[in-house]
Amino acid sequence: MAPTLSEVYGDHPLHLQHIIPIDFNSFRSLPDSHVWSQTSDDGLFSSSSLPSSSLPVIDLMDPNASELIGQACESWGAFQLTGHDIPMKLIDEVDSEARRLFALPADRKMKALRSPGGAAGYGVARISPFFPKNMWHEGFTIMGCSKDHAKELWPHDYQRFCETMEEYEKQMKDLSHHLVRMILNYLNIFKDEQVKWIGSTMESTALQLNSYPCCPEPNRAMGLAPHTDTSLITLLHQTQMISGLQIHKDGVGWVPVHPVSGAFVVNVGDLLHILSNGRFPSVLHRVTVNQTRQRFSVAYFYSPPADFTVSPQLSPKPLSSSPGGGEQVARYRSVMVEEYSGMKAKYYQKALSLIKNN
Ligand SMILES: C=C1C[C@]23C[C@H]1CC[C@H]2[C@@]12CCC[C@@](C)(C(=O)O1)[C@H]2[C@@H]3C(=O)O
Ligand SMILES: O=C(O)CCC(=O)C(=O)O
Ligand SMILES: [Fe+2]
Repeated sequence: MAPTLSEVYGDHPLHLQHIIPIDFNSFRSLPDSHVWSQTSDDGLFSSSSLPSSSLPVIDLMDPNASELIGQACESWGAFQLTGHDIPMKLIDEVDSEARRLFALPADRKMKALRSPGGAAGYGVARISPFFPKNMWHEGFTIMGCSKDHAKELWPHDYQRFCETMEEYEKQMKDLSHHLVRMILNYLNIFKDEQVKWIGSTMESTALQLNSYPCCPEPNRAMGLAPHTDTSLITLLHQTQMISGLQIHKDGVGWVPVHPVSGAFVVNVGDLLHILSNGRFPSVLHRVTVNQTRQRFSVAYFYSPPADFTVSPQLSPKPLSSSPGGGEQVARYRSVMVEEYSGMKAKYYQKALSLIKNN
């Protein structure tokens, strides 16, 4: 049986200092461990103000949706998706369960702490060991069933949480299938053996609840440090219309992604970047925090099964009309999902360069 992704993370155990968040409520000023810049006005978070630079919003019902999605993946590595049929009621329930979780006292949340070799549970972001400073962020990762952790949080009332998250993951999976089919079609990948994993039930998925508490000095703190997702695609919901997410666009800089009601931010992850032979950028993104409003987000990571080998898709003939496309030489070697995830856990942003062909 193929290993699951959570087992992959077990090969890279972390120290507790890289798992346990601080008790954010107990700080009136920013502790030095969380200071990312020395002055409050040096533009740590300055973002592009060009009016033309905003992430495309695409309606899934648009007859041209496939083409628009492919183009957005190519030029931005991301887009906002509306017109999907995920019920708003379900999204609101997930949001309120996430709030219920993060509102628990710090000692209660600690009962669901991620184990050093585990991937699921409460803790700081997995990427924390790769940065010299800590992030103003706490997360709860769900891989498979969340029952054991939820029972620790709410011994007599965990079912509501588990059922809501399960239903949401089911719906996210269906939507991911739909999007991935459109995207692979755009890349001319439709040979049976290349797409047989879609809907195979062995896909690697994870749900990440993010909380960014109110921060005493938001200009000197970092919500989530710049990173790319390991996934094929990520479907992110920013709840309560609070901004914070920024994505990096070459030649433009950091672009804020203001929440659109009911929309998902869909972004290309490393695995799709590799599969597209670099044609789709794996978009670098980060999160800022604010002083008065705690922000929450919910990210669903979708990847092929752990034992699936991702091979860069070469174009059959040069496409002179598309600048990023048409490459006939593989920029990366083929890599198994499991192997790449392990490399990312160990080497973080260097992982991509390690599989680059010269
Ligand atoms: C399935 C995944 C994807 C993970 C690791 C594992 C569980 C949690 C995910 C995140 C969520 C927060 C950003 C990130 C960068 C992190 O630190 O943890 C993500 C990471 C990745 O995309 O690599
Ligand atoms: O909170 C956000 O807007 C982004 C979260 C994110 O990038 C992640 O969970 O990978
Ligand atoms: Fe992310």
